[in-house]
Amino acid sequence: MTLEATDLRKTYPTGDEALKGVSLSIEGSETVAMIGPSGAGKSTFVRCINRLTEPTSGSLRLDGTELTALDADELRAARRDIGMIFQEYNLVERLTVMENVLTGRLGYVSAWRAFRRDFPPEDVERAYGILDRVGLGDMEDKRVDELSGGQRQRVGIARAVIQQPKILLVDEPTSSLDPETSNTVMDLLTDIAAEREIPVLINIHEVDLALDHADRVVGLHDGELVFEGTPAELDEGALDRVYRGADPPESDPSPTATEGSTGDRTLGVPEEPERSVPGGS
Ligand SMILES: Nc1ncnc2c1ncn2[C@@H]1O[C@H](COP(=O)(O)OP(=O)(O)OP(=O)(O)O)[C@@H](O)[C@H]1O
Repeated sequence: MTLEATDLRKTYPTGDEALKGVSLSIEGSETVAMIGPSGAGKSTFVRCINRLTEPTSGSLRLDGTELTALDADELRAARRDIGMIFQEYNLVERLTVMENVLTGRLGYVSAWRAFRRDFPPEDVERAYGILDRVGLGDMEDKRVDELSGGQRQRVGIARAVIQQPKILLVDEPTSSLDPETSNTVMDLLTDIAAEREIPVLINIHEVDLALDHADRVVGLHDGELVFEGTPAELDEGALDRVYRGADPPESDPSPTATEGSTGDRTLGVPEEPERSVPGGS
């Protein structure tokens, strides 16, 4: 499986240039963490892939299929191949864990069956297996509004996995979770990518989590890809490019020249504050 973005651009009707020609390829069963300050374009990039946001120009190919050229029916079919996991889980609160997971199969059943939430027995079997895999084996009948944040995110992961996607897109999966639960959720995502041999692209604010869990890190700044490499290659200079959009001054040894460059910023604490992800294009 390969996802290939070429010169992807998105300008919102407001004039905001969220993506300024991003080219990026993701393949195999690698976990790619996308980092960058608030407003860098991370969510826009992920949302363009399943066309929740329409790209302005450029190409997005999933296993050779040009996603930007699909009509509505083709897009519905292609979206089965793209599993999406959201920051705020996007679950139906009053439904049970099992019912939420089965909504991941809606793209595969007829409209009538979908309306009646009448899923084939093999889908239910599959759901039990996946719930076991994500550690919610005995929770299928619980209502989602009775679950903790970590448990909800596991339901979100199960719902994406039951789609049998070719790629997993994950938007800020840990922002509402404590550090320990965040680590567990990241482990689960990378394990699932390996087991299913699919790549996973994770937008993530916490640089430490990206360093600990990703095979590859890509950094966006102001709509441009300014870093691509292994976690080991993400040094102070690279972090400066990602979070400040500038290389640190190298030649001038005077103390003032480096002031405000890297400062005493610690990994995992981007300088921009969190803000909520806008709802649409
Ligand atoms: N629906 C929208 N309408 C207009 N502008 C938008 C919209 N969504 C995002 N933007 C703008 O596009 C740019 C990129 O936003 P995006 O949400 O993709 O960044 P991000 O890196 O995901 O940020 P965050 O980490 O805070 O979620 C920002 O300037 C933002 O204000």
